[in-house]
Amino acid sequence: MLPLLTAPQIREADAYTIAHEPISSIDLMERASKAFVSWFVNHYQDKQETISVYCGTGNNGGDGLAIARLLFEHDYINIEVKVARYSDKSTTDFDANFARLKELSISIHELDDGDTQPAEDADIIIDALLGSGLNKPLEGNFKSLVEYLNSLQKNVVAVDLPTGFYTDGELEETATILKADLVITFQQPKINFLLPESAPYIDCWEAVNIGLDEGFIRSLQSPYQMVEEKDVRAILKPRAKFSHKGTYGHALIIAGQAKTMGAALLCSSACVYAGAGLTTACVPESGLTALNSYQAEVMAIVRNDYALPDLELSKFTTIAIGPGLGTSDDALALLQRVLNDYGKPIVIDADGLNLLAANPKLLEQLPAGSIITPHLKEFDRLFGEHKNWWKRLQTAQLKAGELGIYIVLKNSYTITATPQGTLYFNYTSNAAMATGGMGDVLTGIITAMLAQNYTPEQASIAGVYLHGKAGDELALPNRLNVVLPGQVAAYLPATMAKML
Ligand SMILES: NC(=O)C1=CN([C@@H]2O[C@H](COP(=O)(O)OP(=O)(O)OC[C@H]3O[C@@H](n4cnc5c(N)ncnc54)[C@H](O)[C@@H]3O)[C@@H](O)[C@H]2O)[C@@H](O)CC1
Ligand SMILES: Nc1ncnc2c1ncn2[C@@H]1O[C@H](COP(=O)(O)OP(=O)(O)O)[C@@H](O)[C@H]1O
Ligand SMILES: [K+]
Repeated sequence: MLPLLTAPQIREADAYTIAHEPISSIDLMERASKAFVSWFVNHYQDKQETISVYCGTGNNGGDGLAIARLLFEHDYINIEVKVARYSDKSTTDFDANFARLKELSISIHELDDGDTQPAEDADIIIDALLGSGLNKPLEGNFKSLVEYLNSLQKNVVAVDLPTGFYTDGELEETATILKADLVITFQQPKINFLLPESAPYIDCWEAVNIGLDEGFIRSLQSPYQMVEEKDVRAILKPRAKFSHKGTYGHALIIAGQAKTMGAALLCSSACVYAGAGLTTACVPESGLTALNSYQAEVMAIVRNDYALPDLELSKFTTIAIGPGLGTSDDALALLQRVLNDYGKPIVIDADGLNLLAANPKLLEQLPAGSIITPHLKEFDRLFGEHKNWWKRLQTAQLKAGELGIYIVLKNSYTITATPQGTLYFNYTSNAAMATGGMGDVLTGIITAMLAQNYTPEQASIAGVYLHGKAGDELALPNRLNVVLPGQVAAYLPATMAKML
């Protein structure tokens, strides 16, 4: 896991590295600036382009000055530096880099109080005004300057963070923030890059290693963790030679109604492909032929009027309920029966979640360690409207703890909140996967993982990762615009094999 750091923790990691590597802070700044420039020169190869580097007078500005010098040394000849000297304060490393820059023939233009609309004809703007030191929303000179720069609609490359953007915490909708085409950020992505509210300000980001102390970063107790491939490799166990179908559990999937049988088919198919030993789907009679022809491996329990046949729920290793189920009284009765009679962790998705939202008392009856997989709307139906994703994250953390469950909050970076208060961010998956039924496949995968005796935490982390990874392996190399949920399900065995 890669701990994602808050702004104060980033400062701690900087300070620790400076003290223990040891390295002077100006040399760390130089290393960061070099990392920025290495990335930049590979992607902006036209050395004639005019570049305007906007610098504040803190360490982000210090980086900007060093970057301007290093680009000049790389033969970028049309560089101008604009220093926003809106206060008398400047950091020591800014001052040192300012002195170094003055020795070169780079034009430096100072912006004083009120000077917020400088003439600008550069092709590229490098934003080194403010970085992780931001401690209040932009106002006054900085606000006017950023509004002006936004109005120019130039190609903006931000150093570490776009000016006005918070590393963590709430991004107010009304805040003034510089819009960046690209952010080259130091060491690791900032937590807010992974939330949808960053979309208006950040087109694309790239994290460059600046050699902060990894051991120290990993020792910080951050509740925000990025799941890495090696974590999933450590979870997945190869299938044993003398195993049989009984080794890999028996999943029951209660899903589907006449209009939405596809959800039941996709979910149970994904459960089969993700390795459950046996999968039984509980579907209405009208869906039986479809089930048998879509996925012959899935067994069926036919239900009439939503009454579960008289069978032992306890014989199933796990149960998923919800995809395409509908929200009728009969569907509610089915959910209630599962909650009353089955004590082991279950997976609830889609209409199962809508039923919980309409009957919130049922939330308290969820077996400990159960997994719910809401998308944004289902989440807000369950736990109330949220103004932004930062707030949604805090609620997910709180509710997972209160209810003793795992909340898989689906998103382009899906977040799993655990009962212990950790928030696991997943980076696999892509926009080609934004098609109806994709969530049903995820539910099938997580259910299969539970059936195979992975813990709910392992099932959520690995299930979400594999779902996205299969989608990436299908869509990205083939440049597919869309991948279908059924394709993702069928591709899972190949993706999983590569992870063992
Ligand atoms: N040794 C280090 O700590 C390193 C720092 N680095 C750079 O340093 C940056 C952080 O530098 P600083 O902590 O100096 O902070 P910034 O350069 O982000 O900001 C400078 C100062 O501006 C003031 N400020 C904050 N919010 C403001 C607002 N809304 N309006 C006006 N002024 C405001 C604060 O007093 C702040 O300290 C990082 O983003 C990164 O670019 C890198 O050089 C890597 C090493
Ligand atoms: N733009 C995207 N980028 C990455 N992943 C996506 C994107 N759009 C959808 N997904 C993934 O696809 C799934 C969609 O789930 P959901 O909205 O429940 O679909 P459905 O209800 O139609 O089955 C989630 O796992 C989500 O993470
Ligand atoms: K910046």
